[in-house]
Amino acid sequence: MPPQQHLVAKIGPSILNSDLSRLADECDRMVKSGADYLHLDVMDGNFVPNLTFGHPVVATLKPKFKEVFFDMHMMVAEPLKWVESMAETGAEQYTFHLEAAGGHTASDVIRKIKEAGMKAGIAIKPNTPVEALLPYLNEVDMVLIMTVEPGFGGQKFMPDMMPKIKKVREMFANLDIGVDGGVSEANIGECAEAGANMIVSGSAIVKSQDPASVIASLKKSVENALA
Ligand SMILES: O=C(CO)[C@@H](O)[C@H](O)COP(=O)(O)O
Ligand SMILES: [Fe+2]
Repeated sequence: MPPQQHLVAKIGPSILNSDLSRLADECDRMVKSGADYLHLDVMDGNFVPNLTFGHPVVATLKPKFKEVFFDMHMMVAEPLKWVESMAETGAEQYTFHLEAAGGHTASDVIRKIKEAGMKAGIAIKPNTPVEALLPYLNEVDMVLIMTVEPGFGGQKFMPDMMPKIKKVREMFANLDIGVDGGVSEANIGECAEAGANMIVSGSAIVKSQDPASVIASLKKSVENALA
């Protein structure tokens, strides 16, 4: 992988599999363990077969974490519909799925996200070829490559998604590339080698005895690959 001038290793715990009855405490635990940002999975029970939370929850959570970057992973069928209300919560990034532009073009969604003052992330599911993303890579702030079928935490990592990361990294040396789904110390090496620098990890961090050491280990692997 070519040396990256501006890329930074960033670890973003997904709190989906944490104790959601204590969401603020769990977010605080992750931040105190060294998280660079928080990855919050919004699911509408339509785009994915699961239901989590939306902007009303984020609106009460974000004020407790003003300085923490919230990456909203929007697994929703109509991403355009939620942009304004999510922006009002203060969330910094809105990552929608290319497969769910909801009858609008992905460029419309990206434009609306940026007009609302958030960074725009675009995600693809395992079955979506990376070529489908290419027209939008100049417009977005981040690409999220799913290494599980979205909808649940604790699933098995899909290593055959690595060529997608490689392809984007070859084309865009300084674009934030995220990886999300089953990421742990066992597979971070291949994610980092492929070129991912924003690492979403849920169960491997929130369910570990020592989240700080897992976060530090994931970060070290990415920093080594970026060096
Ligand atoms: O978006 C998703 C699942 O749809 C992910 O953010 C998972 O929530 C990550 O959790 P692990 O797979 O790392 O346990
Ligand atoms: Fe996610």
